Amino acid sequence: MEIEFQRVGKKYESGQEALSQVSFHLQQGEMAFLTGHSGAGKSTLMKLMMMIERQTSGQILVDGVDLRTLSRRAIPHHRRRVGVVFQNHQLLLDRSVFHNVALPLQVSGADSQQIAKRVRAALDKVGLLDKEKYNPMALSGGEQQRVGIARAVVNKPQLLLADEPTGNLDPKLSAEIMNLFQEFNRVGVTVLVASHDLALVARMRHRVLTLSQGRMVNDGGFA
Ligand SMILES: Nc1ncnc2c1ncn2[C@@H]1O[C@H](COP(=O)(O)OP(=O)(O)OP(=O)(O)O)[C@@H](O)[C@H]1O
Repeated sequence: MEIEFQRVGKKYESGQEALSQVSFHLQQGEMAFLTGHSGAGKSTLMKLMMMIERQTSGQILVDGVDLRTLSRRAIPHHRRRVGVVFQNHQLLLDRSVFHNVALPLQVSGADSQQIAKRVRAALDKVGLLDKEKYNPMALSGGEQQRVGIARAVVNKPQLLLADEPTGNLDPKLSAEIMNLFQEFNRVGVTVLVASHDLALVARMRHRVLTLSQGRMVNDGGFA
């Protein structure tokens, strides 16, 4: 998926200006990091990409299409093309690993055979095939985060967004999670990872976008 922001602004109804004049272009198949202090606008930028929030100025083009021109019916389709990973992984603790990963497929109405096949393929990619029957509470923090990643990729998204995906993990586990994102990127998925771990971001040697108080202050160089 190709993403282009053209002088995008987002002012919340509270009057808070979360993003201002943000422009950048993510090529199809590119991987980049998004850094910036707490409150700089990283989550807001990702919410605009998922159409959870709407920009108040500027244009967002996805594969050349202005998101504002999408009909209400086209929004679920757009969201299925975007996989999202959160820091607190938001797993359902009363369901097995399998069922957590299956959720996005059930929402989109796939049949159970198809679901089982896709869920196992996703769990295999994150190295958790043997844990499908476990309750997420019985897994380590790193494993829980990998379940969150499997759930994000089970729909085979063309864009993978991760908001502070390594926030609670130690450096070794963080590096493993980043390597997983890199593997998805290698097979053609566009990947954007928000992280304030500058040391980790620098080691990954990808493009770095930096937000400061809602403005894009750096684009391109390594952190
Ligand atoms: N729903 C909302 N209503 C009003 N203001 C909001 C809302 N969401 C975010 N903001 C404000 O917009 C600004 C940017 O927030 P955002 O969550 O995008 O930053 P962030 O870089 O992701 O920060 P963090 O790393 O702490 O998550 C902040 O000042 C925040 O308080």
